[in-house]
Amino acid sequence: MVKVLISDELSPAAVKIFQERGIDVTEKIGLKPKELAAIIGDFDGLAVRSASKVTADVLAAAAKLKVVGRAGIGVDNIDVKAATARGICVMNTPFGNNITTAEHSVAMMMALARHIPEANSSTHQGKWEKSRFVGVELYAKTLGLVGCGNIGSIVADRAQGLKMKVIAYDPFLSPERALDLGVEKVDLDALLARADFISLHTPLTDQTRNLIDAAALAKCRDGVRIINCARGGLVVEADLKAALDSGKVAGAALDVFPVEPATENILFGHPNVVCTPHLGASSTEAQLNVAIQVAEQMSDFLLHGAVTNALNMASVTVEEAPKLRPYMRLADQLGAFAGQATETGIRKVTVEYEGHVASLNTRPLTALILQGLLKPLLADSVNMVNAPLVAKERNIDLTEAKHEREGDYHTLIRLTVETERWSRSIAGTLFADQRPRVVDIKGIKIDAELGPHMLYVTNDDKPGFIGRLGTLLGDNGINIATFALGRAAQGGDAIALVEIDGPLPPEILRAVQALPQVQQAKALVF
Ligand SMILES: NC(=O)c1ccc[n+]([C@@H]2O[C@H](COP(=O)([O-])OP(=O)(O)OC[C@H]3O[C@@H](n4cnc5c(N)ncnc54)[C@H](O)[C@@H]3O)[C@@H](O)[C@H]2O)c1
Ligand SMILES: O=C(O)CC[C@@H](O)C(=O)O
Repeated sequence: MVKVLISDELSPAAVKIFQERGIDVTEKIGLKPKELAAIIGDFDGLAVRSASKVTADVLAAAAKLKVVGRAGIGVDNIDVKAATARGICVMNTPFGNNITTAEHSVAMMMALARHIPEANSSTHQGKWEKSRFVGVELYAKTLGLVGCGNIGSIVADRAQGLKMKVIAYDPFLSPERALDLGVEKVDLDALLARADFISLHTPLTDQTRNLIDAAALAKCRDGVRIINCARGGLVVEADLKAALDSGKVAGAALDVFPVEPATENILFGHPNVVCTPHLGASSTEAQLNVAIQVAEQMSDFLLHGAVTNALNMASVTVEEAPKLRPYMRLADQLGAFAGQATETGIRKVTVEYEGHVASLNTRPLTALILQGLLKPLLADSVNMVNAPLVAKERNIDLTEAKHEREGDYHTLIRLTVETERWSRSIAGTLFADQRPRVVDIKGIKIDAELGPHMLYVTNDDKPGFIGRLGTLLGDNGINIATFALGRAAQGGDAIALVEIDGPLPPEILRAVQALPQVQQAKALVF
């Protein structure tokens, strides 16, 4: 039975979805990485929010794990690189909580503008400090968005409703999209110089870490207010504190902190700082959305091979998965054939898709081909998730080509592998029964179905070879299931693909290799 562990607080809707699909669910909340590592080996899937730390050590202990699902957006609590290297798919739910987080950012901006938290606390204490809490209007003020993706663009829309002027710094925001959103695209220095309020909406990356430091704050308008509902590491807190103390920054609203849970922080207790405990995504609606999405995505992946919102793998929709399945078998076989037939370093891989298959989503097929190709070298450490990365790390140049027009076959995948010594190709098709057939090896036509154990022979096309090979196998008790032949030209190079009923003992393989006319013989396993 497929088993999933939920290690952070998730709406019960997630458990219900897993169970309805026949998946066994265990909930264990609040585990430290060591505790998670101790139990993860038993699970096929892990569902988390932001509290669980899915470290390289946790992943190293996850022998069966196929997928980590993040109910939310940021995956900085998951070592995606380590997951990719181990072939574990990492998926998130990028749209489930964006409205809620955008609304929280706007709420924080209003709280700052009108001192609401402090005024609330003072009023509860029976003070009536009207003159202490004089605020500022948002109307006609400039809001600077750093990052204008899903959340930033919703904040822009809400701020425009409040009649604010919105400017945005986002190197990946196209001028057309900026126009659509009604925001002015600016560079970072212009944003810092012009904004009355700055709201951060980027992921935490090497480029965005410490983006708001002393130098950036010095470029801001006096009395700027800063809102961070993205990630703690975007702001250098010590520099922010100094700017708050000097009055350069009039106020800061922070939902996120470099260390979470944040039980102590240099900004806690500052009169001009509003804090919430990473509540950006915490609404009933958002938590229901992300829990449902993550449970559906993980179930579809574990049960049907569908891939949605993966950060380290090509997407495959539930509709695509059944169409791709027979091609996946073919891709796997072509890659495995070429991988087992290749003995020297691979330099270049070309995959051509022709006819029907060219109209499909071929990225997963290419990943499977690479997996099959690299498996003889790397065994179980390579799979569909990490194969493209592993190939890249090994400087294997990959080219994909698609030709929707049909050639000799209704549908065809051709794989060409170039090594330091030679270039070889193998092509396969699907017949009407949807079973894969190899139809071309090294330019020689053949019609072969690959079984679990195959003998692949390259020989000179001379009389007597087939009889000798049959006799050798028969005399050694090896039953032939199918026998496919092809040749380049009469008397030229020929190939034989023989399906046998079990593994070929090494001494028999040596005897085949010693037959006259045999150029090369290999035992292949599929
Ligand atoms: N507080 C919360 O509970 C909460 C909830 C959801 C998301 N988040 C955080 O908010 C972030 C943004 O979420 P989103 O859904 O809008 O993501 P998104 O990917 O849709 O948008 C991020 C934007 O940042 C831009 N960007 C990337 N690098 C940049 C850089 N160096 N400078 C400027 N812009 C840059 C990207 O081009 C993109 O448009 C997430 O990464 C997550 O960390 C926090
Ligand atoms: O799960 C949460 O509460 C926070 C989620 C948020 O940080 C996100 O990146 O989606």
